[in-house]
Amino acid sequence: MLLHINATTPLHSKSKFPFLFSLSFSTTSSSSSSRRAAAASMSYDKQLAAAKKAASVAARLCQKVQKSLLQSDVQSKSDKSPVTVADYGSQAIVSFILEKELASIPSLVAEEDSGDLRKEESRETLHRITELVNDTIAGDGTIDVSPLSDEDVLTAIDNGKSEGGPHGQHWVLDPIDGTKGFLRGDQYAIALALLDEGKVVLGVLACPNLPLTSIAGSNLNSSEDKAGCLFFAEVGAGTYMQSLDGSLPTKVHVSTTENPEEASFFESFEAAHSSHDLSSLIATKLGVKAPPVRIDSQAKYGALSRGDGAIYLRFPRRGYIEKIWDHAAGYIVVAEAGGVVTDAGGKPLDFSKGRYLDLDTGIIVTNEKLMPALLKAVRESIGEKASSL
Ligand SMILES: Nc1ncnc2c1ncn2[C@@H]1O[C@H](COP(=O)(O)OS(=O)(=O)O)[C@@H](OP(=O)(O)O)[C@H]1O
Ligand SMILES: [Mg+2]
Ligand SMILES: [Mg+2]
Ligand SMILES: [Mg+2]
Repeated sequence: MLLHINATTPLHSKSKFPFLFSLSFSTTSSSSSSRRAAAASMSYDKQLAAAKKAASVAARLCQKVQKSLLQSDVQSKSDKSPVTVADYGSQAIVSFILEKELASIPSLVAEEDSGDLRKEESRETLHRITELVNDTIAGDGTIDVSPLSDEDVLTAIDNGKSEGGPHGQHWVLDPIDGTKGFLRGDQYAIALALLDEGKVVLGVLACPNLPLTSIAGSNLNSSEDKAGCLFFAEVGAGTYMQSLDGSLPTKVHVSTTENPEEASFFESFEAAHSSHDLSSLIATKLGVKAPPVRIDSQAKYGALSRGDGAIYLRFPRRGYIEKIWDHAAGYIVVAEAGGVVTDAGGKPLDFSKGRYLDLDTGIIVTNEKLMPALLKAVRESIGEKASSL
């Protein structure tokens, strides 16, 4: 077993050894239960610092693109979903910064790949991405590297091909979650998490268009507060939020309300991503009075972690399979803030199965006190919908 001792204890560090050191160790033991026990007691401070830097720099690239989006910046993937130069640029930057900060090529499970960019007709698009990546890195001023070539950018993007799984450490990245929101000028997130032995052990959510103050009852898209938020969480250490331009972090907590009449709920902006009818039925059954708050991306998990709303409901159409990068960072941000994330049957999410989540019908999120009533309303509503078909 190797023992590393870091003589720093950052603000968010677990206070197991508050007097001086944060301890981390890596082990070559072959037993998976001893590896899991080691993972549970490890500190991930170094990885968290690298993840915060990677997501913040990627957010700057996305902000730049969102301000001056060109028609040619948007393409369609084979599943017809949109992808932009910012999705690719963000993935390249995160992959590159993790490699640089942690001095090893990351095992990365990420949404995008370079297949389309390697085609002859994408040559101009690839140049534009490389230029964006180099400009953003140079603008940061803290990353010491000579300009990347087109091939370096393709390689960085393709680091994201890892299959994840139950063993070892894997980064999980959605370089832009909510690309449709990004294209509308609305909410989106850069979502980065770390899996260790199949469990999410840290997560970072950069939400460039989310105000620092609560969005409860406000007109989200006309807010004057444009700093953007960075949420981060490490297992056992709570969830913090700071502004994307680097203010001091503050600890956040989910809403503690037990009264559904006081609880507002989040759902996808895009009706094609989640059944608004089913969530409306559930909310009515539960006694929720407020109308749904519809925002794109894992910004929903971030807003919920600081109590802007108390419930998140997500019911994709039948047959849709959820990807781990759409939930891993959001999951730990909410869980460390005291929330509970389960599938529609009440089972915890299992991130150890590879690139996909294997779950029952949908994903629901709330605090511990409201969860039993929410699960009952979900069960009854799904039953009613099924019997009316
Ligand atoms: N049909 C369908 N059903 C369910 N989910 C889907 C579907 N299609 C896409 N997606 C995924 O939804 C991601 C966007 O997150 P949200 O659904 O929370 O945001 S949104 O309000 O709908 O934009 C979005 O993430 P990005 O592709 O990263 O934007 C998709 O992974
Ligand atoms: Mg996508
Ligand atoms: Mg996504
Ligand atoms: Mg995405």
